[in-house]
Amino acid sequence: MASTPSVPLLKDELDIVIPTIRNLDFLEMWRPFFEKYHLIIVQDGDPTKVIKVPEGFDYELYNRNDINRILGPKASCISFKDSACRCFGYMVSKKKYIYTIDDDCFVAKDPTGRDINALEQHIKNLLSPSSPFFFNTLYDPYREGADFVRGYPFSLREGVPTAVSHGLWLNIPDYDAPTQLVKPLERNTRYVDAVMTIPKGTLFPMCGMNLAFNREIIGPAMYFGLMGDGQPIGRYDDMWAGWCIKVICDHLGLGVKTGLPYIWHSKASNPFVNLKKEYKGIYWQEELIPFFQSATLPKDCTTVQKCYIELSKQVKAKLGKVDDYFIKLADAMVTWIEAWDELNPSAEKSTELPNGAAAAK
Ligand SMILES: O=c1ccn([C@@H]2O[C@H](COP(=O)(O)OP(=O)(O)O[C@H]3O[C@@H](CO)[C@H](O)[C@H]3O)[C@@H](O)[C@H]2O)c(=O)[nH]1
Ligand SMILES: [Mn+2]
Repeated sequence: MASTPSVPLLKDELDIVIPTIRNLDFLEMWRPFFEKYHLIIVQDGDPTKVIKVPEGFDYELYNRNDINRILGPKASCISFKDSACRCFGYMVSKKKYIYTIDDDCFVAKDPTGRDINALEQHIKNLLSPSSPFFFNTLYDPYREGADFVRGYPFSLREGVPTAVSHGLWLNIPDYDAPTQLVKPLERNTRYVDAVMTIPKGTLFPMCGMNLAFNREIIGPAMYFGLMGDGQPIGRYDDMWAGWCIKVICDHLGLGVKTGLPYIWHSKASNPFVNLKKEYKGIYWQEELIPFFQSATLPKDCTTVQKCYIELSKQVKAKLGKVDDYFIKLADAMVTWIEAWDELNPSAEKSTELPNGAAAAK
């Protein structure tokens, strides 16, 4: 059994956000690690369905009726019938940190057979600096038993604040539909004991299944886009958010880490359903990636909100010709920020970050 700290780390500063269309029995397995934290459950699909939450958990639950009531017309920016709806939980939270996990992700075991307290590892990742400006070949230098290696500039060893901690998955890996179809039996059995900072200027495919972030310094950019019902695309919610946050983190001098912790992803979603959701994204992304790779933000974008609004303008100007969907998405990005600022009025003030950048309070 993994050690569970007597007073859980960041107990009153972190919310756990779970998007769901099913009962939350999976929480029984996470009870030792999650029970002391507040949960924000975003119920997708039919709002009349009753979602059962195991006894003893402190939670708030929002269904589509709640989202419409709280946001009014701005609810149009929150996806329906897609796990992208989870970002509503980020918006209504009042905490400094968020951990989001899918309801088919269970506690994994490390090579010694101990249960992995994924939340504890994400918190460690978020509370220690990142090193995006120079790659450390011994991976995360701030971990127990590691350090900066010879030749690593001392001027860079203080690192920068970590905005995102991206965890991985044993058993069912987060494959796209074509890969799922050609490798239906493939399981991820490889436990890699590493956490690393994704270098500045490098994008990555962010998966929302096992993800934590500092809501105060990057939350407003964690919009999971327009997916699901009525939209031409799905399963690119977390990817879109990951590309936006990485461009903004690079601009503001913030870090993104990937690697530990692992969760056990218990089931594969239907590859044929996934292919229908993904297929446009598979060819669109050949234009989206060059857009994000070349995206630059002006110096006066010193808060996440300013960066995000500027990015939405560039999306509209440069991706509108790929498909009208991106014009709609650019508008939804603005609506998201308006809704965020409405629900988080103090968010418009900002505190200075290193390099003159600023983060939302
Ligand atoms: O319409 C829906 C479908 C599902 N959910 C909830 O979202 C998560 C993920 O659902 P599921 O595990 O069935 O799907 P995966 O393909 O494994 O999800 C991964 O692909 C990404 C697609 O966006 C996603 O970020 C990954 O997690 C569960 O909690 C479902 O209950 C939903 O809310 N609405
Ligand atoms: Mn899943």
